[in-house]
Amino acid sequence: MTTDVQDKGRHVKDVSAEQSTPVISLEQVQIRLGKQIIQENINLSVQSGEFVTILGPNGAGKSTLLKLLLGLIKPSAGKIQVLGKLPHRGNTDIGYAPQHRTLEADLALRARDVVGFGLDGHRWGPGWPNRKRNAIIEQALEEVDALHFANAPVGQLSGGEQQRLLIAQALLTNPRLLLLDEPLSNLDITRGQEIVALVNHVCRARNVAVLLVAHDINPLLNVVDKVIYVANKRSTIGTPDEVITTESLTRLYGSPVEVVKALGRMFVVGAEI
Ligand SMILES: Nc1ncnc2c1ncn2[C@@H]1O[C@H](COP(=O)(O)OP(=O)(O)OP(=O)(O)O)[C@@H](O)[C@H]1O
Repeated sequence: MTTDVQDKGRHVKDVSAEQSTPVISLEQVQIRLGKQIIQENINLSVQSGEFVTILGPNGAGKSTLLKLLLGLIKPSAGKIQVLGKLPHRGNTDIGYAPQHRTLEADLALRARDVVGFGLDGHRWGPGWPNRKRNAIIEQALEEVDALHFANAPVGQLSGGEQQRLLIAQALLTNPRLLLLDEPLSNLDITRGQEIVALVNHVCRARNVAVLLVAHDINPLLNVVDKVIYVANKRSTIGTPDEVITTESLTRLYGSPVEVVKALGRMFVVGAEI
């Protein structure tokens, strides 16, 4: 059973009794959309506090995998559990930041208002005491280092600043699983590294499991515990050293792929990534 406790002023969940239940467990899962099989034989397990990145070419099914965990689509075969239960819509144990395009420059909403949308429909949503609601929003803004631009019009913020707000929004319900869909896209190397460091800090400090969809392993190589690589309707999971190898990716793609290391970076050659 989960109980809520106060820890140094931060509202956290006592999850000690649940540590042994995987946050995510998929066995022989198949995903079919319309007549098309998107993924099959997905087998994976993710534990509390693990930082996992999902990689793979365009259209491989990375976002679809997140939608499956959110209960937005159902598997066509296999067993799936999120925190020991079947996935279901509106699960407040999951924080989700969808794929994001830069907001319109003339959007006049304040940054803190956008973060507050994360509470709508939840316990501290509209109709609940403003003081409690504001305190939760303030705490999330502080956690992502966004207090200094909290009152700025959101459309005028940089891509990295907007991304911080989406992460703050996803943290409001104190989730045990955080799903981030391409938070590094459109960011330069420095801003991307800042977001990776932020997500890594959130993951470790909160012991929340994180699934982060990305296109490049390099900014994540030294921080993630595991990689889920999706390609050719199939997927594989393991540490970066196990997954990002010529042998492993050639097996997954079913055609020759080479992992090249140069200038301290890794490149997958021979596959569209
Ligand atoms: N509702 C749907 N009906 C049928 N096919 C769909 C539907 N939604 C997505 N697809 C297909 O599922 C596949 C996987 O899409 P998905 O968005 O999950 O890929 P992705 O790996 O996240 O891609 P990207 O890196 O480009 O964002 C694509 O071929 C897409 O066209």
